[in-house]
Amino acid sequence: MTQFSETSPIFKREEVLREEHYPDELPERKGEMDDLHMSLAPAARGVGANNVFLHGKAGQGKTAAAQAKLSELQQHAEEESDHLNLTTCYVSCESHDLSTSYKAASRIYQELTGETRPTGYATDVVMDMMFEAMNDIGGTIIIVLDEIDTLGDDDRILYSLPRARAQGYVGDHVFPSIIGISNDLQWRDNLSPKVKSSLYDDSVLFSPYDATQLQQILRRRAAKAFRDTELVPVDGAALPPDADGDSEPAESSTPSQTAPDDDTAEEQQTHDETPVEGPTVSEDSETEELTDEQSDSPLAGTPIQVDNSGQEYIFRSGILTDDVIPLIAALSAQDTGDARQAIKYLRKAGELADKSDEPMVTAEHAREAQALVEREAVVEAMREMTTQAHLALAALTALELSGDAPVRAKPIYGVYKSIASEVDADKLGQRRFKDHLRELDMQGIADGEKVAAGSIGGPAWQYQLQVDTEIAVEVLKDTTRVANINFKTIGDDRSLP
Ligand SMILES: Nc1ncnc2c1ncn2[C@@H]1O[C@H](COP(=O)(O)OP(=O)(O)OP(=O)(O)O)[C@@H](O)[C@H]1O
Repeated sequence: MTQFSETSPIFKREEVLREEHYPDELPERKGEMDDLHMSLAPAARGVGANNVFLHGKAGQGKTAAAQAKLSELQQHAEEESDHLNLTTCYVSCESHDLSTSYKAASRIYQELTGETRPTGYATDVVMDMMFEAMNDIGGTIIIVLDEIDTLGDDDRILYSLPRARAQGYVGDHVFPSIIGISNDLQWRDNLSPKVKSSLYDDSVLFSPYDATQLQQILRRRAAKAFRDTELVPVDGAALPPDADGDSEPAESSTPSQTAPDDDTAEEQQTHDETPVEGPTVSEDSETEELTDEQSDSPLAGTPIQVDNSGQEYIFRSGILTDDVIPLIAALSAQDTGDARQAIKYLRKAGELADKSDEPMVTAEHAREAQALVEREAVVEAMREMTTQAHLALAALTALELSGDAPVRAKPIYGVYKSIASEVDADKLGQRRFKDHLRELDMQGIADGEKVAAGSIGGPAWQYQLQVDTEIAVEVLKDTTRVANINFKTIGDDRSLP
């Protein structure tokens, strides 16, 4: 008998909390979706879509909006139009090391033809192969280039693709266009004028979600993901007096303290798959039926929307305590308003409750989840740092281990130089080294504090690690350059001024 189980008392469909789950409806992005619609609408009229640039910070639904609008256009092409011949192709410029026009063009070729990615050719040849593939396919071809800024200065593909018809790279029967997606506004501003003018017919800004929007997003997800959790149509239910748009959850919700048994679990899974008459209550157009017992349950919270139909729903859960979603939404809104991050907190909170065999997901789990996710992000950031940043981190870590932190930049620099000598790395000047310390501070790995300087005048900075020393050592031991350093000895050996 193993510890594994096919079901969880907490989750009904945890996959909807995973990053790869993209919803069909994004009511919080109605304005942006309408703008995107305007850019793609010419395709339905047979003249090709406009090129469009979607920008905004991470996790704002840019990719989700592009995917949802393109699948709507695809549906129009298949079911309603007798002339729209549509091909769409999604390429993330960040993945697969696609940081050059060459690689992006070869990936587009691969996506369009189903052949293997061409390698070993000149860039011109691969571009020609890509355009030839477009000529073979014909019709409207919309290419989504996500994380487009990772192409950096290599703007060749961005210049050629939008001008393919004008330049005769493709025939008159082909209408190629690009949806470019980026988190980096500065990159767009730095593009050469010729690329800017050819690439961006239209642009759509996705501003950060606020706490209310994040609550709505989380409730739609939670209703799919967790057991004994649902969205109940406002019209079909008796609302408590406090369900009036106030964002405070109602006290009246008395979730059941017991997790569903296996029979209930099975029943819920079957009922998930059974479409019924009535309004859609899920974000991805599946339908759910409310049992009498569920409909009688007390309801709490602000009415929310699941699509743009205007129908409102009330969230009810016997698994999440009332404060979980408002707390996660507030935490994420205070940070960057990132929906991906908020959904991740919710998933982790559920996993923590599951792991400790607790019947409810509570605010405590949510806070613990946030700490865990943040820690993972910092570890990830530490792993991806440059060698010089690793050396700066190693120096500060050694001083933490010897009990000397918080410590001024100068002694850290001294330890850095001895580590750099030991691993035979270039030694930066003090000024550039300090840039790395500031970088560690900005990434939340170190904590820099301004302190009054001695007799020489002017304020000075002192630093200490903000992450656990053991975690820093663990990450540094995994980096080839400093893997064999004995931090303890380095910290002990040097004498501080
Ligand atoms: N309005 C929304 N409703 C439901 N889910 C959303 C919404 N906005 C974003 N999400 C979800 O949040 C996650 C991140 O969204 P998405 O990838 O579209 O963001 P992005 O702006 O493209 O971010 P990045 O630039 O970092 O790729 C996805 O899982 C997506 O399904």
